[in-house]
Amino acid sequence: MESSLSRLLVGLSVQISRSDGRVHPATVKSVDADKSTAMVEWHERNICRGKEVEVSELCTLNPELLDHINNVTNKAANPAHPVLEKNLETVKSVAPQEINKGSKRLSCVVKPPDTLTKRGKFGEASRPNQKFYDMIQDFRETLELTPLSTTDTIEPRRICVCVRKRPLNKQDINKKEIDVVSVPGKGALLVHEPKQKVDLTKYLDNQVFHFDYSFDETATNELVYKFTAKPLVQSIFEGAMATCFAYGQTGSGKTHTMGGDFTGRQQNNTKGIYALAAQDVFTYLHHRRFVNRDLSAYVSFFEIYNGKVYDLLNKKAKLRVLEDDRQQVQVVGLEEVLVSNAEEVIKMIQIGSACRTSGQTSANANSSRSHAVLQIALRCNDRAATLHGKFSLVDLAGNERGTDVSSNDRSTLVETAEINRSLLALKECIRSLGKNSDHIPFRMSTLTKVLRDSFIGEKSRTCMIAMVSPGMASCEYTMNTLRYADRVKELNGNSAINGAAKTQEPLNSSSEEESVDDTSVYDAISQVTELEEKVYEVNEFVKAMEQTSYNIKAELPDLLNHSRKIMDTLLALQAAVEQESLAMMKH
Ligand SMILES: Nc1ncnc2c1ncn2[C@@H]1O[C@H](COP(=O)(O)OP(=O)(O)OP(=O)(O)O)[C@@H](O)[C@H]1O
Repeated sequence: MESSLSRLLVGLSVQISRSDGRVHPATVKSVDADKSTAMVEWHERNICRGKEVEVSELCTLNPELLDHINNVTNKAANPAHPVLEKNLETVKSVAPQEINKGSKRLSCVVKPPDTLTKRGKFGEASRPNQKFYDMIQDFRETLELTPLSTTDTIEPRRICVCVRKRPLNKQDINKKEIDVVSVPGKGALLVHEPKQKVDLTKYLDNQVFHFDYSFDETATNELVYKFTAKPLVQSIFEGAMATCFAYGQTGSGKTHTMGGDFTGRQQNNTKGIYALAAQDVFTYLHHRRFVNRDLSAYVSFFEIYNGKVYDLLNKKAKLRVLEDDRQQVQVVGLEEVLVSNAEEVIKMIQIGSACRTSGQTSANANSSRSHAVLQIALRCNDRAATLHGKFSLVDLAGNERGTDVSSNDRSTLVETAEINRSLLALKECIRSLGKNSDHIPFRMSTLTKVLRDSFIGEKSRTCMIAMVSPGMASCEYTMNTLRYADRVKELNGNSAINGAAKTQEPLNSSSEEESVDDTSVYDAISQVTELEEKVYEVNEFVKAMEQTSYNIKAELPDLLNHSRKIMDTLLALQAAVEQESLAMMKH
């Protein structure tokens, strides 16, 4: 039998509130008397949308509903209507006093938001962050999705920056993690950062990022490969030095992308970007367009751990990085194996991957604390085996900070500092390449030294795939990863494929040690970067002010205080930028 509450509400036009702060009309379609919830519907871009809302929430937003209900209550104070009485009592018990007086203030919430929602609006059992989950789902309903497909066109770029979101994994699901990342497509990615105001009201800070391509959790390695590394394979046949980096927090999917899918602890090396690139190298080698060039492919595989190079194809022999008499950076004694088919390359990937250095971080028990570099070199079949082109595929170490590592002993901190140093150096080198800068600061780290070729010359091509974990617990790291990728991409607008040739950095005599000057350049750049990150915080304040509930009177002292701090930071940043220019000039 249709409940009386249902008869009262169904068909009414009411105001509803959305998680992104919008309030708009909708029609009540049905009422669940037991749960005291109503199903409401509205039209958005010609699509009929709906959601379940608490009746009490409806009363808060539509105070006139209460009068309507009160009228009926008076008429219905009659034992012949027990269902009606029960439901109306529920509504009244949660209705705020202020609403009875006719106040329309939305801040008069009777119950804290979490207790209003015992069960998710989307029907799932309750989870620790159910309210945020519901808000994100609401937001997603408004998104137009255009996921990347294999038929989309690929635009050749000198520097390409992409982002890939991995799905929630078993561990995340066991922890009832909520997914805070959305990938609507067309290069866009959103982070729904859960936030709480001083009065405990929860809200989402939705941050949008744009990259060359964005891959959602359903994207396969093949799809990612097609838009990232595949165009670079062809470029090395045309004489380019190409580099593809996998960057991101530990456990975000770098090794999955580069090395291949995992089934338990077993990795399927035939399905990673390494293997897919190797397969294409041999396809091109036999292609009529390139077959006459008389080229052969050679593979080397090494890791950089704590600034030292270890050969993964030669029992992790420790190698030295030197500059030869032709002023080329050399990894002395590195095994470079002639290969004649993709299967041989895959075998080497398996051997090399098995002996990578791994440590223990809280996020991933098998965390890689080293950078792994797989290089496929094309050499002419002449006596000197002249280098024609080279593809470096780099699985970078996790970008988390020292405090994220469960063991905080000195060696772990040194290890983390070294990782950060090399990632900073990498960012600066790619940015210099993008700016067509005369100076490429490759001496800042071993990683950038060994990849020096990749940052000089007009044929350099780079692709960075930033990996992000979807969970709420990873939100801060995800934001760090996206900001890093954003900075790499920032100056790319003019970096056409045939950009101006780089002036090569003047070379010192051979040494694997950092010079004093290098360190001060590093310090200066590092200082600028740190201060820049702080300036980003301004954004947070501006976003908070955009919220409808922002109370300027209450927040003003905080705002002034923060502005003073920002001014100090900006002045320090100005000084640091000058310091950086000076250090660069001396260098
Ligand atoms: N796109 C994906 N689809 C399915 N599972 C994924 C995906 N990306 C990563 N995973 C899974 O997530 C886990 C962590 O991934 P992976 O080891 O590749 O992370 P990582 O970034 O290389 O971490 P670390 O820096 O610690 O090595 C693995 O179990 C992997 O199988």
